[in-house]
Amino acid sequence: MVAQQAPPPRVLVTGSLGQLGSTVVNTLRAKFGQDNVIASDIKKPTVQQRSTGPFVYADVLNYRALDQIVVDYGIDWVVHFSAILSAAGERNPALGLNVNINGFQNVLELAKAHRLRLLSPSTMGAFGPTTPKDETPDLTIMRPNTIYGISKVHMELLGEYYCEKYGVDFRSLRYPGIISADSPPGGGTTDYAVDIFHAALKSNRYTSFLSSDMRLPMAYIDDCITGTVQLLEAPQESLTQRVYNVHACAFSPRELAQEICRQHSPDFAIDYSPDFREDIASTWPRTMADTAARRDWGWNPVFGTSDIVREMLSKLTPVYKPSATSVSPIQPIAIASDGVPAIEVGN
Ligand SMILES: NC(=O)C1=CN([C@@H]2O[C@H](COP(=O)(O)OP(=O)(O)OC[C@H]3O[C@@H](n4cnc5c(N)ncnc54)[C@H](O)[C@@H]3O)[C@@H](O)[C@H]2O)C=CC1
Ligand SMILES: CC(=O)[C@H](N)C(=O)O
Repeated sequence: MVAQQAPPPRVLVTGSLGQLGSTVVNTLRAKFGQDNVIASDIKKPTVQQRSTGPFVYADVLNYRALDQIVVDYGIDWVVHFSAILSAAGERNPALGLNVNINGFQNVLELAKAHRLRLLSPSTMGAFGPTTPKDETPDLTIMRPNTIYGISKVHMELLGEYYCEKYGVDFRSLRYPGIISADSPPGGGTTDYAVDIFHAALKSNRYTSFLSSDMRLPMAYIDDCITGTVQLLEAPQESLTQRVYNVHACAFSPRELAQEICRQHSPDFAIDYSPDFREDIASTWPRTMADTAARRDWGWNPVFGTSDIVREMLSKLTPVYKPSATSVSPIQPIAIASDGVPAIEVGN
C-alpha cells in the first residue's frame, strides 16, 4: 500500500494587512499553496494584495462571520494577527480592549468549536515596570500598565486555560519590536525603528519620540516570520509551554542612528523629543531570555543590528531614490507628527 501524504493545512490569517501580516501570508502560501492560505482584514486590500490569493473581509469582533469563513474554507489553523498596538491602545483604550480581548476570545472560541490550531502572538509589552529588565525570563512578574500589555497577558492566560481545559492547540510567542520595510508599522512604541529609515532616505534627519538611550529588544521581519512558522508547525510533543519569549538583538535610538550614519550617510542627523511612548518603553525589558524557544522549536535569529540596517537601506533606497530601471513595490510612508495612526472607536 502507498502511504497517503497528509494534505496541507488550510490557514486563516486575521489582520493580514498590518505590518507583519502580508509577509506571513506570502511565506505560508509558498509552503502550503496559494489557495490554502486565506488572508483577511477589515481594511481594503490593494490590487497587488488581492492578486496573490484569497482575501476575505473578517472583523474579529463578529463571531458568526468568522465561523462562516472557517466552515466555507475548511480552515484548520488560524494565525491571529488582528490587534491594536501599544501606542494606539493608549490613545483609544476602548478600541484596544475590544479588539484585543473580545476579538481574541472570538477566535479562541472558534478554535475550540472547530478544533483549530491557533497561533496568536504576544509581545514584550506584556511585561511591566516591576518585571526584571535584563534577560527577562519566560515566567516572571507580569504587571503591565498599558491597555495593550494587559490585553496580551489576558490573551496568554486565556489561551493556556483553553489549552489545558478544552485541549485547544494554542501557541504564542512574545515578539520584540519588529522591523520591516514591507508595510508601515501600525501604531506601536517601537515604530521609530522603522520610521527612522524612511526619514533618513527622505530628508537625512529624524526626530525620535524615544530618548537616545532607550534600549529595547528588536528583530528583523525575516527572523520573526521564520520563528512564527517554526512554532506554528512544531509537533505538539516538542512544546513544553504555550507562550515563548523570543529575542534577537537590542539597540537604542542613538545606537541605531550611529549604524545608519556608518552605512548610509555620516551627515544623518537625529534629535530627540520623547513623548508618551517613552513612558511605555521605559516599562519594557532591555533583553529577553529565549532558551526555551531555541530548545523546543528551533528559534535561531540571524539578523543583528547592522544586518537589519543593511537590509532596510537596501530595500528602501529604491523607494526614495528610484533608478530608471527599477520600480519598488514598497510605498513611501508618511510619518504622522505623533506617529500614531488615528483610529476611531467602532473602526
Ligand atoms: N509589529 C510589531 O513590532 C509587533 C507585533 N506584535 C503582534 O503581532 C501581531 C501583528 O502585529 P502588526 O502586524 O504589527 O499589527 P498592525 O497594527 O500593523 O496590524 C493589525 C491589523 O489588525 C487589523 N484589525 C484591527 N481591528 C480589527 C478587527 N476588528 N477585525 C479584524 N482585523 C482588525 C488592522 O486593520 C491591521 O491591519 C499583533 O498581535 C501584535 O500585537 C507583537 C510584538 C511586536
Ligand atoms: C513591541 C510591540 O508589541 C509593538 N511593536 C509595539 O510597540 O506596540
